[in-house]
Amino acid sequence: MNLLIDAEKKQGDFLLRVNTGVSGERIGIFGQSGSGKSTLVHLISGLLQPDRGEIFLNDECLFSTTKGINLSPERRRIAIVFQQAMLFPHLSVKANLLYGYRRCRTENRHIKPETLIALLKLQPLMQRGVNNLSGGEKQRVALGRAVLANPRLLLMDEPLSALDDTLRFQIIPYLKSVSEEFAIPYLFISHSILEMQLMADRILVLKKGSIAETTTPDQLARNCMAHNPKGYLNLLHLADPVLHKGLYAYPWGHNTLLISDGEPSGTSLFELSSRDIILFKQHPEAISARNLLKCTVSELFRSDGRVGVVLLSNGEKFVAEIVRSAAEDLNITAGSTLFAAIKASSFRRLG
Ligand SMILES: Nc1ncnc2c1ncn2[C@@H]1O[C@H](COP(=O)(O)OP(=O)(O)OP(=O)(O)O)[C@@H](O)[C@H]1O
Repeated sequence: MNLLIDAEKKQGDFLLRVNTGVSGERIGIFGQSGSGKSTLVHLISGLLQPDRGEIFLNDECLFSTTKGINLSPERRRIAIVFQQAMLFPHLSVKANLLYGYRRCRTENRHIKPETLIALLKLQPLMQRGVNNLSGGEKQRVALGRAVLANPRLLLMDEPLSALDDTLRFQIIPYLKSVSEEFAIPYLFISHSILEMQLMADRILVLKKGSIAETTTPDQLARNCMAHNPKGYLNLLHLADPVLHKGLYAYPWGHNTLLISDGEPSGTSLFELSSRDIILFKQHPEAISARNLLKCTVSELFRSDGRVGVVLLSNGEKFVAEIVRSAAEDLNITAGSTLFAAIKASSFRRLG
């Protein structure tokens, strides 16, 4: 997917001015509240008209003031999933799902309803009214309805913000799998760094109505480390554990991590805050933390007053965070050997 936007839109005192091109299948748009994310989504989808400029999707002009082009939202074939599911309350799940599909031109109907219904596990809900669904079920139906419109681009405007953490991490695999299975590129909008790490390959950072930078999820997490209450979030996809003295022993490359967080359930994705890792210059004796990893420092980075220490342990990479004076006192440089202590309770299960 190639998207080119050179457009301006004034809303009250707020001016969105964007001139950027982005290519890829999983693009994130990250910005604080009021930075203009939704305005940008509305311009791309055609729900709002720029005051001036042009928008191209895969070389097709969607909007141009100079050429006098303004394709309607239907003709753009861009679907949106919003923060609130916004289903038709008087229609069943089935009728909601098929709404976009029936309006889609026959030659564009590449995605079969039964395939999508199976993928999103919606079969048991089909005859239900949408008012009787949980928040997560509603969002799955909204996603299904958007995808069955057979869009060439999916816009997800904070689709997880209204859900609690448990539901959020249940929905993410669905968002990713529909995009992969049906080869639909997406723009994923959020102010959550964790969601950017989980959903995007490339990120446009919006600040006060303009694109401040184009970056990667890792770089974004590094830049925000000092200001994020959880620091840099290490994400660990771990294979099945075995029980070991009341804890779960998860293989992590050639390491083993002892984790106390609950029974495994299918996939195991954990977050580990950079602030929950304590570094030692020498092997410590008799410590209570259940994990002690011998590491090599691969690089250091700065994030305001904090230092991120990128560590390699048996080929696995993670980031620990220390204050600048600690980096100086311990004389930590690239190539140093360190020991990282992590409590078994510091890992938070995400899915
Ligand atoms: N119709 C409008 N009239 C006046 N100002 C508006 C209008 N719509 C949006 N704005 C202003 O434009 C700015 C950007 O709004 P927008 O909804 O795009 O931000 P956002 O980044 O999506 O925020 P959030 O994360 O809170 O949803 C805000 O300051 C908002 O108050």
